[in-house]
Amino acid sequence: MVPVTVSNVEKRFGNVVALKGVDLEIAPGELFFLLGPSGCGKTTLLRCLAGFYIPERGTIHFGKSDVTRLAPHKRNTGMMFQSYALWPHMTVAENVAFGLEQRHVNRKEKQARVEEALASVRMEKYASRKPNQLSGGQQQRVALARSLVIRPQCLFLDEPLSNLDAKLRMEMRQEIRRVCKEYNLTTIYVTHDQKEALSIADRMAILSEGEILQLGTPAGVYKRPKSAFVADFIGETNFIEGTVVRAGAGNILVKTLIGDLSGVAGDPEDSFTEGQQVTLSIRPECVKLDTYPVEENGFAGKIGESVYYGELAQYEFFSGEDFHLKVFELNPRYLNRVGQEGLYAYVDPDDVVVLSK
Ligand SMILES: Nc1ncnc2c1ncn2[C@@H]1O[C@H](COP(=O)(O)OP(=O)(O)OP(=O)(O)O)[C@@H](O)[C@H]1O
Repeated sequence: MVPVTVSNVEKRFGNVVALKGVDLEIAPGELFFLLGPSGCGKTTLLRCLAGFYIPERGTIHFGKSDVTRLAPHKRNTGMMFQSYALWPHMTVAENVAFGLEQRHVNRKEKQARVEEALASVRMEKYASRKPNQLSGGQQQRVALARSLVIRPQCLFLDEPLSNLDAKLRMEMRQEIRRVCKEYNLTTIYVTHDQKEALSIADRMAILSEGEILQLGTPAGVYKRPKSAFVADFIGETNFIEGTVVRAGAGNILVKTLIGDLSGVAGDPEDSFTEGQQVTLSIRPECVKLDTYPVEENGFAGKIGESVYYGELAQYEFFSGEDFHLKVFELNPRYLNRVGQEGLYAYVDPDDVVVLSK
C-alpha cells in the first residue's frame, strides 16, 4: 500500500502534447478514477504510471521510490485491460499462476496464493476450467485474480468492464471495489463510464486536453463542478446565461431570462462582481415541479415533450417563449399534466451552480 505521486508529467507524441504537466497525489489504498473525453490523455497517464511510456518531463513516485524510468516488470504493479487476454489453453488456476511462475515462487506458496486470489474473486470452484468454459464476467474475475496474485503495490485498470453487458458491469464494479479495499490496493482506474466512476470512486480527476480540470470526490465533482466543461461532462445539466445582480459569499443572485435565481459558486475560489456575465448550471433532477408558485427560485411554465423511463420521466419545461429546461422527475406524477398551462418549477439555491465564463 503506497501513495502514488505524479509531478509535472509531460508526455509528447511528435507534435501532440498528450499530458501537459500533470500533478496528482493519490493516497495509499485509494480507488482513484481518471475520466475525460476521448483523447484527453487518460490512457497515456495510466501507461506512464505502468511504465509503458517514459514522460519527457516530470517524475512518478510510488511511495519514496522514483519509478519514472523503471521498466514495467520492475514496478510490482498489476494491470487489467479491456481485453483481459486469458491464455485459452491454460486452466483458470494456471492462468492465475502464470505471473508467479515468472517470479519463481515455489510450488507450495504458488498454490496457496492462487487459491487465495481465486477465493477473493469468488472463483475457487472454477480453478480447473478453461477460459472458454466461463462467462464474460467470470473471465473478468479471473483476470482480476491474475493481477492480484502477484501482490502488486498498485493496480491499474483500463476500461476493465467495457466488454460486459450492463447488468454484469454493475455487479463487477462493486466487486472490484470490494477486492481493492480488501487488499488495500492503491488503484487507478480509467473509464468512459461515469456511473462506474461515480458509484465506486473514492476520488476522481476530470481531464481535458492533457490537463486536470477538476479533482474531487464523486459527490463533490457532481454537485460543484468548477467549470461548464465539467458540469457538462459529468451527468446532464441545464445551462442558463445570466448577469450577477448581487454577489454575496455563499449566495449569488443572478438575473436570467426566467427571472432572478440565487445560487452558489461552483468554484469556491471564484469571486463575483455585480454586472458580471455568468453561466448557471442546474441538474435536471434538481428542478422540482409544483402546481403552486414558489417564491424563491420559482418560475411559471408548462411541460412540453415528455419521455417515460419507468422509474423517472424526462420533461421539457417551457418557461417563456422558447426557453426550456430539462427536468427529471423520479416516480413520475406530472405525466398527466403534459401541455397544461399554469405549472411552476423551482430549484433550491444550493442546486444552482454559478460558473464564471
Ligand atoms: N502512440 C501514440 N502516438 C501518437 N499519438 C498518440 C499515441 N497515443 C496517444 N496519442 C495521442 O495522445 C492524445 C491522448 O491519447 P490517450 O490515448 O491518452 O487518450 P484517452 O483519453 O485515453 O482516449 P480514449 O478515451 O479515446 O481512450 C490523443 O490526442 C492521442 O491521439
